[in-house]
Amino acid sequence: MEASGLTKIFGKQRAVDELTLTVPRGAVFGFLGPNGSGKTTTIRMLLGLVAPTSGSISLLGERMPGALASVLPQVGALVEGPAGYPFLSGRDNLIRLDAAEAGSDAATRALRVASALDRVGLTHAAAKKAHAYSLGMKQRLGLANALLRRRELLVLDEPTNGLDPQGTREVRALIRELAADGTTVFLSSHLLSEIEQLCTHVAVMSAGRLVTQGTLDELRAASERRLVVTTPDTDAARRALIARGLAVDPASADAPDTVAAALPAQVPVEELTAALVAADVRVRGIAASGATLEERFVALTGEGFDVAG
Ligand SMILES: Nc1ncnc2c1ncn2[C@@H]1O[C@H](COP(=O)(O)OP(=O)(O)OP(=O)(O)O)[C@@H](O)[C@H]1O
Repeated sequence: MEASGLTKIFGKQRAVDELTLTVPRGAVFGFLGPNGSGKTTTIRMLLGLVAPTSGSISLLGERMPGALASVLPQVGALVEGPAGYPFLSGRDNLIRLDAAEAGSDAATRALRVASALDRVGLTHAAAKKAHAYSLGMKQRLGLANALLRRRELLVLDEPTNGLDPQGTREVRALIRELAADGTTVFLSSHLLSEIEQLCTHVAVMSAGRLVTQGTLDELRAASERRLVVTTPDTDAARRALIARGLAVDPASADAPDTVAAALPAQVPVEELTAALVAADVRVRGIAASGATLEERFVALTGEGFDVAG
C-alpha cells in the first residue's frame, strides 16, 4: 500500500497534509499519533470512504480509486464506530455482510460466519442484538466482518479501542496470528506500547503531518540510550555491566579507558553506578545519553502519548 502527497482539507483545516507512506507487503504497520492528528481521515481516504483533496493512493499495487471494486474484496477493514444493523443479532449482521461480499458462496456462509465469530470470541453473544453489545463487542463484530474471508490487507482503526485488558490481549494475539499467515496489517493507535508489541513498521503523525516512518528497529536504534563509563578498570567494568544484562560494546583501542553499552530504558543509571562501585571499579566518569522511543516520539510530536495498555 502506498500513498503519495495525500492531503485532505476540511474548510480551512489541513486534516492530512502531504502524507507519503509506504507499507511493505507482509508488514504490521503501526500508524501512531495523538487524537486528532489525522489517522482516521487517512484511513478513510485509503479505503475510498472519503475523497482526498489531492494526492494518490495505491492498494495492493493498484491505483485508487480506479481499481477499488476489484481490490476491496481483498481488503478487510475496521473503521471507527463499527456500523451494523442494531436490531439484528451479531450473527445476522455478519450473514448480511457476507451475502454482500462479491463471490461469497451461500452454501458455506453459516460456516464462515460461525468461524469469524469464534475467532473474535463472540460465539457466546452471536444471538444477541447488536444494539445490546458493549463497545468492545461491537469492535469484535467489526473485526469478525473483516475476517469473513482471507484478506491480503487488513486496515484497522484503533482495533483495541473499547476492549477490556483480556479483550485487548485477544485482539492483539489475533493480529499476530493473521500477520504470521502473511496478511499485511495497517493499524492505527494512540498507544505507543501497542505499536511496540505488534508492529514491524511505524509511521508517526502529528497535526496532519508525518513526522517519521521506518521499521521499529530503525527507530529504536535511532533513539537508543547509551552509557559511557570512563575508568582505568575496563575489564571489571565490562564484567559488572554484562552481569547487569547490558549489551557492552567490544573494547576499542581508540578509547582505552572507556566502556560503552546500550542502556535499556528500564535500567536506572544510579543502579549501574552502585554495581560498578560494588565491583571495585574506579569510576572516573559515567554518562547516559539518548532517549527512549517514547521520549523520541514525544519530542517529535510535541505531545504526550498514552503509554498504558
Ligand atoms: N468530516 C470532517 N469535517 C471537518 N473536520 C474534520 C472531519 N473529520 C475530521 N476532521 C478534523 O480533522 C482532524 C483530524 O481528525 P482525525 O479523526 O483524522 O484524527 P485522528 O488522528 O483519527 O484522531 P482520533 O484518534 O481522535 O480519531 C481533526 O482536527 C478533526 O476535527
